[in-house]
Amino acid sequence: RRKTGVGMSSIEEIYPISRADLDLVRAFPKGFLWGAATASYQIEGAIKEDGRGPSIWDEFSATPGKVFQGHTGEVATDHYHRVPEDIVLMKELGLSAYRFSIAWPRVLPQGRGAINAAGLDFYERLVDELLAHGIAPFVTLYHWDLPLSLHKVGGWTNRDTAYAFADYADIVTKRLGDRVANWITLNEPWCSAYLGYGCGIHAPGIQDRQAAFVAGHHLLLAHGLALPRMRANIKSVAQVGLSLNFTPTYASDEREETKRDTELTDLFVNQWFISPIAHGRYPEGLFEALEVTPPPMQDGDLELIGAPIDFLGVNNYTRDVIRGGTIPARPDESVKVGPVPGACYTEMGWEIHPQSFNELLLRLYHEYGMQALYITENGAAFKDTWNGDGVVHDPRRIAYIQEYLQAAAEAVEQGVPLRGYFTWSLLDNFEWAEGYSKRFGIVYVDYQTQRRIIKDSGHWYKALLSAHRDAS
Ligand SMILES: OC[C@H]1NNC[C@@H](O)[C@@H]1O
Repeated sequence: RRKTGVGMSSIEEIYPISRADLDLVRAFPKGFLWGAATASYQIEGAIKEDGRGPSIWDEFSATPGKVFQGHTGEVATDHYHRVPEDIVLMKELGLSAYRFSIAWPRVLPQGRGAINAAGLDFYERLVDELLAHGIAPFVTLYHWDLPLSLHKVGGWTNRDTAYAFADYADIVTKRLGDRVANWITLNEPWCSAYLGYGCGIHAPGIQDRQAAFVAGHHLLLAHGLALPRMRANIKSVAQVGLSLNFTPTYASDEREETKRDTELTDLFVNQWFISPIAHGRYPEGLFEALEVTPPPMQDGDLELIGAPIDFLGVNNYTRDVIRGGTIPARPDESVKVGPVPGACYTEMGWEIHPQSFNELLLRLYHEYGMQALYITENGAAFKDTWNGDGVVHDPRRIAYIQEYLQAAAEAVEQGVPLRGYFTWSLLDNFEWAEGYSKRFGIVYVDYQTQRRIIKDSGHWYKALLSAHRDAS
């Protein structure tokens, strides 16, 4: 028995992993990065502090009816005031990397122009504290909190916003490029474009499919314009990529119309962004299938967008099974089948299906030629309860991560160049339109007191990471 900080722990608490877990971690190479991910608006709070300007999520979440029970990111997990303790928590978990996002409106309150020194200083302290604890920062520049002032002049439907983003990326990498070696331009531009401008369930809440494709193009352009600006400011060994979300689509039966519906949905859900990034062109048939006209482009846009990235961040949680026969008017109306007999689901209603994760990783490597992949988000929401003492039992989250890591391990054995895994999320946090009703953390947050309680999954993850270090 090894003494622990809080009196004697049971041996199970010190080694809560199985023989199968030990075999699992051996599949990942030495140097494989193990982390956890968060995003500024979901954890920071302090939305009016130290010169931060408003973002589209400040306005959207304050709009009645948009977010579960009117929850907002005003306080969130109060991370803005708790960085030192949260980094101690990351160290306690044994993370070798931490993925977080920088709030554009903290750095440039108006989106462009005057720099808010306090905002840059906050992120500089965060990065320095991570480095001091031997944790590699993975910095996302845009995780949805667009400065409101840019939205007032069209937001992502305005081509100028792409140029404003490149300027923002330049400013941040000028300040942190000497210390941060891992950069992500955008998180899930599909969500920013379609959920924000197409169906409107996310900020800025616009329901206009054509606008979604215009916004999508300007998000891709922002990524392309930022790449050379960032590379000029970061070290030669540093790497730049972006994180795309994928939901593999499967036909619910073998009928031709079902296969066709499934292919169209795949085009819309999975190929829209990776195709311009990997192949420098939009996927064939996408605009026709969605009944939109191609977004306005200028010569050179697609070359900028398709410029090489050093890695692809992969965000995956689930799959969709598509019902056929009701040929959808459009793939964004395709009918998803559920519940699938014998399947298990998370609190988000997402099917737990590790096999589709494995197949996705193989596809990204073979079909899109990605030479380096990081899982920048994977995790699950379950009904976690805390009884006021030091434990939160979340066996289903442990099982979920085990199964998805098993699928990732198989992909590594099949030759996929997977370099790291970030579970979503470090902390329970603001889950966008679901507010705080959905808990994804390996650490529980009691929002009444802001107390952090490491869940069983956090203790398990810590032991897994320790076993990987020992095995490497
Ligand atoms: O829904 C879980 C996560 N998905 N990707 C983007 C994150 O901001 C979400 O919290």
